[in-house]
Amino acid sequence: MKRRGMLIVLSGPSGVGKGTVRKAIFDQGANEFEYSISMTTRKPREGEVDGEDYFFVSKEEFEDRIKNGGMLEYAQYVDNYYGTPLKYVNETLDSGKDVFLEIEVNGAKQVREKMPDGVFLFLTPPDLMELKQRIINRGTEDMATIDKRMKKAVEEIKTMRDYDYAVVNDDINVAVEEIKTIIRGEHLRVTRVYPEYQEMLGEM
Ligand SMILES: Nc1nc2c(ncn2[C@@H]2O[C@H](COP(=O)(O)OP(=O)(O)O)[C@@H](O)[C@H]2O)c(=O)[nH]1
Ligand SMILES: Nc1ncnc2c1ncn2[C@@H]1O[C@H](COP(=O)(O)OP(=O)(O)O)[C@@H](O)[C@H]1O
Repeated sequence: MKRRGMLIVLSGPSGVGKGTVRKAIFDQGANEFEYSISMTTRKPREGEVDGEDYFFVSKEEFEDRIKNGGMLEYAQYVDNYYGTPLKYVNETLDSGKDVFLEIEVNGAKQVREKMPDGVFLFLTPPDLMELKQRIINRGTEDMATIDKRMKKAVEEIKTMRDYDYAVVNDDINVAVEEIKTIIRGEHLRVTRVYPEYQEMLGEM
């Protein structure tokens, strides 16, 4: 029987660099896993594409989806809904491919209850000042929203212990390498990944 894919969940406060890290991992070795595109009621930012960054929907559409059991998880974050469509995740895992979710902590908790075999990663900033600076530099949120997100960040960081791994995103290249190593290690169930193992055990 074909091995079911592995679910990889990445959480962490807004602005820590989840999107940047995820894109770097995908750019370096696509096809290793599939990214699950979330649904949200948030308005698209400049440059964001519907069906690529998110499925952008109305509050009514989102609530219908919840009622119909179409969400693996969902949460209200600051002023909007965010959630993971269930069908895509199940079908992709069934096909043997890994699925990568980038979601906030309440959603991750729901996924952990439903799919405890997943690998749960928390990306954490070196410190809160640096986190705030990154959100400001990104230039996508006004100051009131930034303050709300910073308050959330403190609560989110407190849940770090619930994760299998916490990775510090100080140097982006180091964080990316650490996450890739964790994923490879989880596949093989070994504590260190030598190239020979990869050859002996085949596809990871
Ligand atoms: N629970 C849940 N959270 C999500 C989902 N998609 C995105 N998020 C999280 O919602 C929060 C806000 O996302 P967004 O407005 O795009 O801001 P950004 O992550 O700072 O770029 C972030 O913590 C995201 O990781 C989802 O499908 N479910
Ligand atoms: N290791 C890092 N060092 C410095 N800046 C970073 C680092 N990782 C990400 N950033 C920057 O921080 C900002 C927030 O990153 P982003 O990926 O949008 O975060 P998130 O998806 O977690 O909200 C972006 O402007 C990004 O370029």
